[in-house]
This record gives sequence, C-alpha cells and structure tokens, in this order.
Amino acid sequence: MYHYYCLNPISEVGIDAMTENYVPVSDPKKADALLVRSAGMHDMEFSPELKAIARAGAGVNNIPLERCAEEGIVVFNTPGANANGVKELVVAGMLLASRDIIGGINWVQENEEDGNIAKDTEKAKKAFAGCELEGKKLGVIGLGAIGGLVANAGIHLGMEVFGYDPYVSVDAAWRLSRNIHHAKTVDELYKNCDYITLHVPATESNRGMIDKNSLGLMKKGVVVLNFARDVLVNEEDMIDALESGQVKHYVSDFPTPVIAGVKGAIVIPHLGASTAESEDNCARMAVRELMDYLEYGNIKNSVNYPDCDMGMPGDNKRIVLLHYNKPNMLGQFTKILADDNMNIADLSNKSKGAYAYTMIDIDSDIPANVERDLRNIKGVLKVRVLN
Ligand SMILES: NC(=O)C1=CN([C@@H]2O[C@H](COP(=O)(O)OP(=O)(O)OC[C@H]3O[C@@H](n4cnc5c(N)ncnc54)[C@H](O)[C@@H]3O)[C@@H](O)[C@H]2O)C=CC1
Ligand SMILES: O=C(O)CCC(=O)C(=O)O
Repeated sequence: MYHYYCLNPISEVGIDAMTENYVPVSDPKKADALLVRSAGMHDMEFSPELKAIARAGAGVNNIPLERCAEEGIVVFNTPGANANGVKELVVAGMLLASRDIIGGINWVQENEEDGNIAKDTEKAKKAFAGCELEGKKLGVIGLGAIGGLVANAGIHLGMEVFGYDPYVSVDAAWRLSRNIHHAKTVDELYKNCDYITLHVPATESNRGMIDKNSLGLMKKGVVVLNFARDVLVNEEDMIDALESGQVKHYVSDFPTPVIAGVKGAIVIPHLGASTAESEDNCARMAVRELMDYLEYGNIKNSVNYPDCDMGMPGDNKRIVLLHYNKPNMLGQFTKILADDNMNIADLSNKSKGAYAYTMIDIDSDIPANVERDLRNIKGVLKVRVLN
C-alpha cells in the first residue's frame, strides 16, 4: 500500500490511473509520494517516509532538489507534457503584442450601450491597429520541448526564426525545422530579432539574463515574451526599457507586484500549461513515473537522480539504493550480499553528478540484517527492498 498527497490539484486522469494500492492521505508527512504543480516546497520539511516527488509540469525551481537528493527523495518532472499548451499561448502572446486586441475589446465593452457602435467602430478602430507576424524575425532562447515547438510555429507563421541553445539535446535538435537559423551567440539573436521569447529553466546562471545590458543590445521596439519564469528578467530594467520605448511590449506569464499593471506589460496569470490536455498529460506522466518507482524502483525523468530501468523483477527480490557517486560503493554492496551467500541475478548502477542509484535483483529473499548492513554503509542515503 502506498500513500500519496497532492500539494496542488492534479488532473483526475492521473489520480484515476492509480491502482487500489494507492491511498490519499491528509497529512503530507505520512506520504510515500507527493504530487505537485507550482506550490513552493523550499520551506517544507520532509519525513523519512517520503520516497518521491512528482512535479506535474516542467519547471522544478519550486522544489529543493539538492536537499531532496541528500534525503534520498527522487524528484521527477514531466518533460514535454505541457509544451503544446505553452506554445499556443506564446503565439497568442505575440498576437496580443502586435495588435491592440485587448484595447479594442475594452473599447467595445466600454461602448456597449452606444446605439451607433457599429458605425463608431469604423472610426475608432484605427487606434487599435497593429502589424502582422509574417516576415518578422523571431528569436527563441532555449530550444527544448517548448522552445522547439515555438520556433517551428514561427516558421509556419512565415517568420524568420533564430534559435539559441548551446546545450540543446540531440533529440530536441532533430525536432527543429531546418529553416531555423542557428544563432551562435545570444547577442546575435538580441541584435536581430523583433520578437524574443524565453524558454529556459530558472537556474542560478539564467536568473536575470534579460537585464539592461541585454535589453540595450536589442532592436528598438522589440517585443520580449517570458513564458518561462519571472526571475529570468530583471523587472526594474524591463520597466525602464518599456518607458523609453526600447521594448514595445513585455508579455509575461508571471504576475509580480513589480510588473503587474505596468504600461506596455501584458501580464497573464500563469496560464501557459492551464489547458485540459496539458493538465491531463502531466498528471498521467507524473503518476506513471511515481508508480514505476514506488513499485519497481525504476527511475525515468528524474531531475536529481539518474534514470535507471530494470523493468519488472519477475520472481526475483529487488533492492534499490540511493547513494553518493563515489568509489567502492558497489564493492561494499556486493560484499555484504556475498557474505550472506546471496546470488545477484541482475544489477544496474547509474550516476548523475554527486548522486548515484543502484538496483540489484536477488534470486532469494533479502534478510533484514542485509538491508540494515547496506543502510549503514557510509554514503548510502536510502535503501528500499521491493517485493
Ligand atoms: N508558463 C508555463 O505555464 C510553463 C512554463 N515552463 C517553463 O519553461 C521552461 C522550459 O520548459 P521546457 O521547454 O519544457 O524545458 P526543456 O528542458 O525541454 O528545455 C529547456 C531548454 O533550455 C536550454 N537552456 C538552458 N539554459 C539556456 C541558456 N542560458 N540559453 C539557451 N538555452 C538554454 C536547455 O538546453 C534546454 O534545451 C521550464 O523550465 C519552466 O520554467 C514550462 C512549462 C509551463
Ligand atoms: O502547473 C502549472 O500550471 C505550471 C506549469 C509550469 O509552469 C511548468 O510546468 O513549469
């Protein structure tokens, strides 16, 4: 029996995919697994019971990844599951920034009682006119799941697209249209583009990447779109750029007290992934990842431990160990098993940075003393015996 707790509402599609072995609890401290969307977890304390956290979404800046790794808690996300939802809102953002659709709709609402509204429209509408996207230059920073879709959508809209991502994965690169220009430096993209859209994670090194220096390199009247995270943009510098006309519009999916209501800022209440399809996709993927880990120890799409998959254990017993990535860990594990005359049927050991994961299938039962001895090895963070 596994206990889970949802820190945010998670689509029923995911919850329904759980078997009767999964029971919701009303206290997160009693949970084997937590499901989360954007809830901040940095101040949460985790109980020793907690084995895994699944972020039904992409960004994991709300989760203390390093502390979780130290406590043997595997954190998953759902790469790509909400990418189409965000892409579509980015296209909407570019359109909102190009024509004064919002101003026009407001005008209609303000004049709803005007009996001559149809006639007056034809006089008033020039105040809300704009430009088309076709033929404009779009710069996409970050060409992963979302950026790749946005870049390809830009090509379909007839835009000239520049992409910048020095760390792009081979799979993501294969998905890009060959008509996209490969920007060798981000400055090249800043200098050339009419629309610049951010699709990078909110890592320490990416914080504040859009500031007065980068804004100063951009074309006057540029549109900047941020559907990634607020902290990527220095909002004070952005306000100066909006006031001076350097930036025509800043489209952001992240309201903050600083940017909400600023003239020229088009701020959306974090709706990028708020579609039925994205929510279902994320919930389904998050639950699948949790179940595979809790029941079989398989790790797929973890952000703090390596992926490692040995399928189902069949008739064997499986023991999984979360530990530091340092010499002689495997040697110590196998010695303890050999000293107890246990036969290893299968073994996998993978590492990611400072952390590692070992799965061992044994063709006999695993006695409590073996589990205890493994747990006592210096550098072992968590041990689970799965039946
Ligand atoms: N508004 C919303 O509702 C949503 C926002 N997001 C945000 O969007 C971000 C991106 O999401 P995905 O595309 O799914 O992630 P992803 O991991 O598939 O792609 C991120 C890409 O950024 C690249 N990258 C990292 N630092 C870079 C830099 N300094 N310059 C250029 N490229 C860089 C990486 O190489 C990677 O290819 C997430 O981390 C999250 O913060 C994600 C989903 C929904
Ligand atoms: O769950 C949400 O609505 C937020 C999505 C998001 O920002 C993400 O996946 O990074």
